[in-house]
Amino acid sequence: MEFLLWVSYLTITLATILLFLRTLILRHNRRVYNLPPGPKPWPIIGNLNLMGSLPHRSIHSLSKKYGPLMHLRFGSFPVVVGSSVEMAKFFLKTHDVVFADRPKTAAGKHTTYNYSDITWSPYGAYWRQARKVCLAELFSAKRIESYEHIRREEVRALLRDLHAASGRVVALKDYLSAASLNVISRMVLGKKYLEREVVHEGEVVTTPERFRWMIDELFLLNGVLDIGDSIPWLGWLDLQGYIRRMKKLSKMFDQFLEYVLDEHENRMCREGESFVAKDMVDVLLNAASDPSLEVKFSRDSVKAFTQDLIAGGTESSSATVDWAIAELLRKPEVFAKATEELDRVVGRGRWVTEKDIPSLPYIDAIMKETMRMHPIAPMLAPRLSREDTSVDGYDIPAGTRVLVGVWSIGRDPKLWDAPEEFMPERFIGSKIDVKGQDFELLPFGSGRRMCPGYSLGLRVIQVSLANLLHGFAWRLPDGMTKEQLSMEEIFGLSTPRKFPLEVVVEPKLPADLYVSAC
Ligand code: HEM
Repeated sequence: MEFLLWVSYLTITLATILLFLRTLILRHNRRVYNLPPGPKPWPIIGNLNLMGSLPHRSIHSLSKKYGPLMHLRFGSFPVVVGSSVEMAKFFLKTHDVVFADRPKTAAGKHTTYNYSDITWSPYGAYWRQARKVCLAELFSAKRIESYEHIRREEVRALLRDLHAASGRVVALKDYLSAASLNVISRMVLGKKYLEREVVHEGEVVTTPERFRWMIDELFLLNGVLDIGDSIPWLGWLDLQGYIRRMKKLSKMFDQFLEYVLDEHENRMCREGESFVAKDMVDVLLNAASDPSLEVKFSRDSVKAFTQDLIAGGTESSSATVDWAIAELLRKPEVFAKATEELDRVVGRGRWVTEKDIPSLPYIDAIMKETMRMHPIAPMLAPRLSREDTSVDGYDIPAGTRVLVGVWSIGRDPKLWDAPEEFMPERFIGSKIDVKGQDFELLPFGSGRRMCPGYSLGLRVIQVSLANLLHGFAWRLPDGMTKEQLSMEEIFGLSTPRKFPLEVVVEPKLPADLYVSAC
């Protein structure tokens, strides 16, 4: 007995000495980094205590104190934030390839088939190929052009629905979200799922309510700050219940996507040689069966890409248009200028088409100004450094999470006169564009991981915004002044208005235009 006790003591002592020596050796071998300045982190939580419900605003205030390159800790993970044009260029252009990875999050794991989509997949051959197929096949100018009739029909349907509600108070976002979800469903899935129940072999695959719920839940869960993403050893407890919800959602999505893929494959088989890809799922299935691809796409890849396209294309454009109308309701003089341009270029006898857009610089300026003040992803999607780098004498070790504060850049008084003022005129005659080349304005990001759907997103925003301004006179509900209109946002996968924008519209064009067939 005594001998056993003695052996236990000896084992514990030896283990402690070994652990101590290992720590010493690791500490000795570890490079001493000169990290960028930042607030002192707390044990376990790091600087999470400094993040309010709007992390981009919290980070903006901190970077005013610590500068445009700041070091933070989110739980046990190092985070670096760049919030100047120079830093954005450093991360997204000069060293883009070093920062082209994404951190592993619970949402990526549980809602995108274990990081099989484009947004969350790690930098490497799989992601490169997915992106290549995406850009060549889904977002080529020809493919986007071929879906013009879908955008036209759905924008007309939006205008018709708003016309039917004219004179009444409506929550604009409901109409905008339905329109962009219909556009993206038709382009990606081949049909709308917001209109009717889908039953397959006696089983309900989805209902309009369930489809809407699934999209909303996907957005919410991809935007939440799950504790396990910052403090991994607490992850298994799922204290916030997000993991449980992610698993439930991914099951429901999988059932739906399986049905969609089966339906598409059946058409492929039926049509054989004469099969022509009609929607993006067709294109993805074709790519998955291409034997010449270096990295094979599995069925899960196709489902993950499909889900990615639906998520990427839905909320971003409707939230941007919602913000634009809210800003215009506070600035009647901007409304008047937009109306003047539309009357002059388009005239009151017809709707605006995509071909008119290049002739509408003021509408374009309104869109840019909206994206400057209300970028949908105020710190882009997080990146992850793949190797040690340094900038301005500071080190950024491999494995650091990187955020680019495009919201802060959009409000930098060194770059913009009166940055808190909504002034589309600042873009008239300016060369600054939103396409990732001008680092003052980066609503779609830049570099290798820049949004691949940007040209599609721009078209949807421009044509719906122009027609909404062309077709209606807008006002706030009776008794509400423009000063009372809240401009608060919420933070998530996108950054929409906190309070729904309630408006009253009155038609401006001849009545037959609103009811005419699409
Ligand atoms: C107003 C419209 C849109 C905005 C503001 C927007 C914004 C963004 C931003 C900021 C990123 C992250 C870029 C980065 O990490 O640097 C992104 C990525 C992405 N977006 Fe968009 N987006 C829009 C429309 C779309 C559309 C229409 C689609 C597809 C149908 C789409 C699909 C994607 C995908 C797949 C990624 C991930 C790219 C990658 O990680 O390689 N987006 N988007």
